[in-house]
Amino acid sequence: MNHVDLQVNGYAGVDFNGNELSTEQVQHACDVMRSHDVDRCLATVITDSMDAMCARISRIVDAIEADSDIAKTIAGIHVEGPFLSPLDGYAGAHPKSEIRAATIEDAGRLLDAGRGHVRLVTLAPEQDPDGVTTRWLHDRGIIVAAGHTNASLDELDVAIDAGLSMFTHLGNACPSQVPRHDNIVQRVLSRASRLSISFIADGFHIPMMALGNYLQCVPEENIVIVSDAISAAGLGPGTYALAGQNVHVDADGAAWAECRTHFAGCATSVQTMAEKLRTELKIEEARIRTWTRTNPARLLAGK
Ligand SMILES: CC(=O)N[C@@H]1[C@@H](O)[C@H](O)[C@@H](COP(=O)(O)O)O[C@@H]1O
Repeated sequence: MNHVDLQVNGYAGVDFNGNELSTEQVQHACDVMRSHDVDRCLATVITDSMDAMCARISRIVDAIEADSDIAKTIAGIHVEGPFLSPLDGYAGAHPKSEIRAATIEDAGRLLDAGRGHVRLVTLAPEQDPDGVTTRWLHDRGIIVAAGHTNASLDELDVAIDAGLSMFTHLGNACPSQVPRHDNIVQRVLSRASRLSISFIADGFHIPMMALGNYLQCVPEENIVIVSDAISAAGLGPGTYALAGQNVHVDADGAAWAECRTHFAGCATSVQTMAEKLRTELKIEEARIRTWTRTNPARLLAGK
């Protein structure tokens, strides 16, 4: 088995959040992804209006149901938003105007659009303070991850009790300046025995030195490497589309939002991330395999 990537917004010139997504485009993205050693992924839909998100989820499901090779590669859909923190820094690349509090009704609309293919939902626990939507999703077999959040420890614990089992790209989607001791990174690391935690290991989202520290704080079976790839993945520097936004990929490979205050996804494959972990952090191959293959595959298997 090759890599399993739980967060892919697009690949090889194809934006999974595009409004004109065709089955042929999804097929092309999957072909290139497989040539980069990614066997399975979750296609990721980010925050927009509920109508736009539902339409995008449906288009991806149309492609999955139309083509067996796509169905083998796209194991389902990761819905990242719209129940995220609207605060500066925490919202990251998600449009604040469309961010909203979690409700079972909206969660149900997203799941209905996914026709059984939604596997993972990332939300901010403070947007679901009693954990009602988290529990409702968990009871339907959906993996619920926290992300784009400044949840307090109490809010994290309520969410964990309601079924929260993951945290999405720790170290990102928080302001660059935070209180030195009580911040979301520290709070989540304090719960690392109870949450699978994903990291974007491109060296831009988190400097490799800091990533090395984080990795030492998380149990081996709870570390997951994700690409958060966008349409730029597998291509060079330039301007690329992400859900109607322009993303600028610099010569060094970093993918910036137009305002350049935050990243907007990633142009680096999991394959390259594995290589960086091996060469820059001197991590043994077997451990990298656990983080890029065994752990994400186990989560998809519902274990
Ligand atoms: C697909 C996409 O847009 N992903 C970005 C991610 O790349 C970025 O890290 C984060 C916040 O930005 P920050 O890391 O600069 O805080 O927002 C979004 O999740």
